[in-house]
Amino acid sequence: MHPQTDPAQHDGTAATPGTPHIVAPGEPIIRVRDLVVGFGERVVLKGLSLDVMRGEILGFVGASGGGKSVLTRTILGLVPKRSGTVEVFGEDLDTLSYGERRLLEQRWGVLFQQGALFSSLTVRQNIQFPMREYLDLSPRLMDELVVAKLEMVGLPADTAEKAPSELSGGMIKRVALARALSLDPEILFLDEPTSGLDPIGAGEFDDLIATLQQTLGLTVFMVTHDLDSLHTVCDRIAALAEGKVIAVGPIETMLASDHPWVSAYFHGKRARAAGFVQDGGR
Ligand SMILES: Nc1ncnc2c1ncn2[C@@H]1O[C@H](COP(=O)(O)OP(=O)(O)OP(=O)(O)O)[C@@H](O)[C@H]1O
Repeated sequence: MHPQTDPAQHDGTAATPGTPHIVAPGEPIIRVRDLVVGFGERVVLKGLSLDVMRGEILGFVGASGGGKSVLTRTILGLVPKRSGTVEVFGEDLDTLSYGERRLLEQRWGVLFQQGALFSSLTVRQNIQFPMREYLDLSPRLMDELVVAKLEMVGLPADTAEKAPSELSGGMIKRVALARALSLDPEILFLDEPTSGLDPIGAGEFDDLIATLQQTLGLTVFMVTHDLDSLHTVCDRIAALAEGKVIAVGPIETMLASDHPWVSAYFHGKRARAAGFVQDGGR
């Protein structure tokens, strides 16, 4: 049984070291409160709060340079915060020991915006990288897992022997996704996964994410500028402006929002071109 679904452990008690902490049903799997993050004089996140619920695909939008990647990196513990709290799986990363932290890291997968693969490694070595980092598996099992991960992302098994330089942009994204799935994560963090793909490739990638989310029961936190992705795969959307989440909810909430940035984004020219809203509507 998947650890998250074990009802016997939904007792609210703290997890013992080495035991995955279980988030009770209905509680957020990621919980951010009053988060302040800055660099020198520049404060990027100014008291941001956000919940991501288990099993949802949450799309995170906001102006370029607004702090979407900074939030992702702060949740992952890669950027220090000035104040506020971040809990993932009910655990505050700041309070964990090194060992507990490494156990937690195995429960999420990340596809960074510059989600580049290691160019000097083959596809196989890229996908096995997290396995080597965190697990102690036999080479044969790791090879079998590579084939399974490639199949999950719609790539043939012989892709494993290729170098990243031999792949198209869409294939690179898929291999990066396979690497993010390497440890069977519960949460996927995707930072602009469809950027750089043509509309058909982006649509196929969206479909893939939706399928994986459904079949694997993943929770997906996805930073995106892609209106089609927001429309087709996201259960909820959170919008960032002035360092805070200023609107959160399904697409209807965004379309009804009076916030100037949200309104401009979801009713602007690109939104109309994407068939999101009718010309003349609002
Ligand atoms: N390590 C850092 N040191 C200093 N400033 C940083 C650092 N990381 C991010 N920033 C700044 O924080 C701000 C937010 O950056 P971030 O990359 O989160 O924006 P974003 O919303 O993801 O933008 P985009 O949509 O263009 O990717 C930017 O002004 C950026 O220059």
